Amino acid sequence: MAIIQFPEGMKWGTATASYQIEGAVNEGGRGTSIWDTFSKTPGKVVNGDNGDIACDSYHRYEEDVELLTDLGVDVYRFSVAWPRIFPNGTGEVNQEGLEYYHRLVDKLIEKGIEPMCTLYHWDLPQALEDKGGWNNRETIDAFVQYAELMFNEFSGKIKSWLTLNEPWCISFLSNYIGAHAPGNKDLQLATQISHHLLVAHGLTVKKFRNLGIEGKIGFAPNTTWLEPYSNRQEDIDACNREIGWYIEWFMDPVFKGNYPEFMLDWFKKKGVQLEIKDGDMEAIQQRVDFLGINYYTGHIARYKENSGLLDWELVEMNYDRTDIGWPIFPEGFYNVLMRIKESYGDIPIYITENGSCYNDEPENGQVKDNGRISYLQQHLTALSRAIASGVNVKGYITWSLLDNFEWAEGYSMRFGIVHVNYRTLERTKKDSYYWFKQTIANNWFEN
Ligand SMILES: N=NNCCOCCOc1ccc(-c2cn(C[C@@H]3NC[C@@H](O)[C@H]3O)nn2)cc1
Repeated sequence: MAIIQFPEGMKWGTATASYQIEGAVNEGGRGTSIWDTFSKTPGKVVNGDNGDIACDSYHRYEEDVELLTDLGVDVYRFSVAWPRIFPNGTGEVNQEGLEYYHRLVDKLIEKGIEPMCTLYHWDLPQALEDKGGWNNRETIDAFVQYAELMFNEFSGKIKSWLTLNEPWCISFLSNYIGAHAPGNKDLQLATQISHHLLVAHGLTVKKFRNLGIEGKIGFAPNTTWLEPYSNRQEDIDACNREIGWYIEWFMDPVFKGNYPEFMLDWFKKKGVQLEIKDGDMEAIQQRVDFLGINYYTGHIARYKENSGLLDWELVEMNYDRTDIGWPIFPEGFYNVLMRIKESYGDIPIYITENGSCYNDEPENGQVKDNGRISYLQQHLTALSRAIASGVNVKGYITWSLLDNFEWAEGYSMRFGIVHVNYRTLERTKKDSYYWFKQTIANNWFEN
């Protein structure tokens, strides 16, 4: 057995997102989002699930904050539903929407919990999608306007901001692979959207600075790791293309002011013609105060000509998998963090999402989710290795506080440390909740 100790001052937290937990989609003046539309499109979401009720956190936020308080977290990462603030994306502001988030934030502050606000966690106002969504540069301006209103409204209350959650999912998963809203399958469109997202991020950071808002701002790319099956250069290059699609494609423009040439060349080979307007790259390269990193899983892979977008194939290594089928691959977490340190230096990092899917149900009021505890132990051990190797980690935020609407998987996949009965909306603390609570209290755990 080993004691895994974390640095003094390490911040601990949990994360959620508006469309996944709030429900109340037709209450409080909220406008329609692309996920309302997508989830009600037949065949898009398992069991035809949608976020109409979800965890009903719009009404039960005080109960959720009690769970956070008992857990002893330092920070709670939540997202704001843009359609609650601007029901049509721009124009008239919905005061009821602002009031809901004031209630939530005030309750967090009352309990001594730091609110970390994600401005965009995928619920784009449908009215903007109807005008081209993120492919329309006007959406960039609309996002900056929305962010400016939030900065001014919550200045002094919210001091940790994230512009975008997982821009790879917003652009490529949602507009090339097509698995998420709005469900396009067009590489040119997706790549251009990824650029507009980065411009929106940069202009929002610039607005944050110009307003002189107290606090820190960053963004939260999602990452993955592919370990080459062999030391053949073709295998190494293939794995670096997939890793680069998540990491360098989004982080090089922010930290270096340019897209990675090897990815640009690859996309050009695939017929992509990226339109970059004068000033875009300068806008993107605004200094961020911290980098959010989301990590779930990785794989072993090797080169395979004309296979998928990036010419690689998985090699089955029979790793244990979580209930959503993702390999348990903690070494990938360490490798991602080391890749980021080597590429971008000592930028302060918050792990803004790391967690696992286990669908254990309550038995006599207890949820024995040993798989999730083991996943947390393995990945927190990998995190401690990265910290020992000099990665500037400031905090760890697990996904998620609650079981919730897991996008295209609907309610079939559970990531929470708290179980939610979707019929009664009853919350039940899982064994992982109690394990995480003890780890937070100790700032260490025993492996
Ligand atoms: N790369 N090629 N893929 C080929 C085919 O993929 C099809 C499906 O792909 C993916 C990839 C990634 C995800 C995903 C989900 N979460 C969990 C959420 N994170 C934000 C928060 O809201 C959590 O709910 N993180 N990532 C889902 C599906």
